Amino acid sequence: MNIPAVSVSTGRGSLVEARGIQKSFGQTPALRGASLTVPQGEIVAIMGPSGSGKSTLLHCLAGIYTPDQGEALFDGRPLNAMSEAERTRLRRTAFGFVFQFGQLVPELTAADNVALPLLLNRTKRKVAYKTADTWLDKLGIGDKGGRRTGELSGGEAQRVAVARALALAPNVIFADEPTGSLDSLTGEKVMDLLTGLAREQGTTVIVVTHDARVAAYADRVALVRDGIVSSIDLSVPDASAAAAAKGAV
Ligand SMILES: Nc1ncnc2c1ncn2[C@@H]1O[C@H](COP(=O)(O)OP(=O)(O)OP(=O)(O)O)[C@@H](O)[C@H]1O
Repeated sequence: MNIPAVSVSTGRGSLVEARGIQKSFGQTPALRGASLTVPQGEIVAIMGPSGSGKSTLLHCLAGIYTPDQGEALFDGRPLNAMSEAERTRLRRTAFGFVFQFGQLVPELTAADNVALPLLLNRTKRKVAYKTADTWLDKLGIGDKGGRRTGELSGGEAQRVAVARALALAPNVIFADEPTGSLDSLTGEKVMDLLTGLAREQGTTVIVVTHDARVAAYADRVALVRDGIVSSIDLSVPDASAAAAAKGAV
């Protein structure tokens, strides 16, 4: 069926890791030595004040940005020691992405958008579209496969984005404010589906969020302050929001 995600050497230890990452944009330091270890199958929320470096850390972990110092590792292998072709392969097969905006092609249908990464990985057309239909169904929008994503509601479009990320059966999903454009109830439903389905297939999820209700779906919260991971905790900052989010699903 799908191109298999990159085979992972072990279910233990770290799947995704930041080791002392420093990254500046011109004179602006975004990360000043950020470290984080995420085991396979874990769901981690990255929280912290605006401008603290959360998105930069996520982009470094996904191999989209190259650190100035330190390194990002996947399954124990430093991303910056890989060739560009290997990093591209990782991004296409082992990594899924769910961002706030912009990952869908609005002129294409929901089914096209979900099938596209599979087709790029040389999955046969019929199989790719069958897989797309299956995932749209799982996300509760099986009836929207033929609709252009530009014509869908924000919540429906984000479900397509989640279907697209999960359909690849990736090892890791990187999500940056995946519910940032949605009302809170719709956002919770999207997080419920994303984390529920990710747990079913053992997919690691790393999600940047400002929202304690989103973080409530995570196993741990990594707090980023001034470009470093200042703490990693089992509890979300606002326990009542966590309880509310869990009760809402
Ligand atoms: N592409 C870029 N070019 C220049 N500066 C950048 C760029 N990306 C991030 N920065 C700067 O790096 C710092 C960290 O930004 P980053 O987006 O990682 O923070 P964040 O914690 O995700 O913020 P927010 O919660 O507001 O999205 C900020 O000072 C930001 O202005």
